[in-house]
Amino acid sequence: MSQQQQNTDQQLAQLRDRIDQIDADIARLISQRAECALQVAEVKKANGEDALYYRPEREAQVLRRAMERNGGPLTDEEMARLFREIMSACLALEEPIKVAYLGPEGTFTQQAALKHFGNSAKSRPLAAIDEVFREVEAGAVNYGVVPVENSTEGVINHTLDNFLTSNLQICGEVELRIHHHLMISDITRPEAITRIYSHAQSLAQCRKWLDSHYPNVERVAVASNAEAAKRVKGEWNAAAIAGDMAADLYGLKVLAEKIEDRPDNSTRFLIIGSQAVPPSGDDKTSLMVSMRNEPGALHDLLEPFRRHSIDLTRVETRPSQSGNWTYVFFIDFAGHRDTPSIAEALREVADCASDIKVLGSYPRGVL
Ligand SMILES: C=C(O[C@@H]1C=C(C(=O)O)C=C[C@H]1O)C(=O)O
Repeated sequence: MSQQQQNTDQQLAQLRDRIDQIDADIARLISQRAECALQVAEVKKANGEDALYYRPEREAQVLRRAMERNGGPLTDEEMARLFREIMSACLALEEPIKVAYLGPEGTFTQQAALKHFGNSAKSRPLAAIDEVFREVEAGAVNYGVVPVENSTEGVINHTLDNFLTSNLQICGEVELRIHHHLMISDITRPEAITRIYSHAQSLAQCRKWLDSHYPNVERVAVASNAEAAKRVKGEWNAAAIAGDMAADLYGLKVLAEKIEDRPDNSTRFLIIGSQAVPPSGDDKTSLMVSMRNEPGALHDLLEPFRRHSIDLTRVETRPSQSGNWTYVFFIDFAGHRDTPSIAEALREVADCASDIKVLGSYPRGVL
């Protein structure tokens, strides 16, 4: 063995020893952290707070702090993701959290649920957005995850419409970069593709790419991307557009990567539950308001926000479902409902609205 080789081996052996020591320290500290979480559970139980093991505002603060104190070389996001998993495991010791999401398995909504709650949550796919609302309302699960808007395709009306009749609260939000891939099964002949399956939203998000690469191929809208991936399993002339999770789950081969028309394509998801979330220090509030149908109504509605310098992040209009040509506004803004100036603005809006419902104040998405 050359001298140089011996030096290299020695250096590597030393570094690996050091890593082993650090791992032992990390493991010991994680166990200590888990012990603390168990004690927190005891204290909560003693106070009868047993329904509130999961604290969205506290988790957001822990993740933000992990990012703030990070000095590299890992990115802030990587550091926060690691803490996300540690917290998820600690919380599962207190009580494994049950989460329903818009399925089936392999959808972006599942990915969003895992991103928000970590891998120790028990997640369950449901077939429709309404079912997710119903399961949370019935108490069969603690939380639900549903998509609410996409940066390319706009709002998901079905989710907003559910709030018209539901009393659930928004407890959190999570944003996901959406990358679509064209995928095929092992029996698909790439040159013989005549049909491409995907969810209508995904087909729309890849429209230009499809127009230039597969102009004459039939585009078939199915219930979900995961359903599309499942279908191509047995078809030699079909491909699917879906995400990484679906490709893994159904063992498909990716033929073309990241085919979404806009590179910043992302979807925002809501966490729905029944608890009101205290302030985390960086929060958003969602509001549903219906107005009398007369001139100046929208102006009157928005005026208090301007006067109190509240930053509106979104305004959507939906038919109210309770009479023709009456509308409901969905408004998102920065800040928490417990902040005095916001509470005052909400009172002023209530004075001119025919109906107002605060859908929730919740931590701004961290990851
Ligand atoms: C430990 C707590 O309970 C849960 C676990 C957390 C954690 O592991 O850091 C944070 C918030 C809660 O979801 C707590 O309330 O502080």
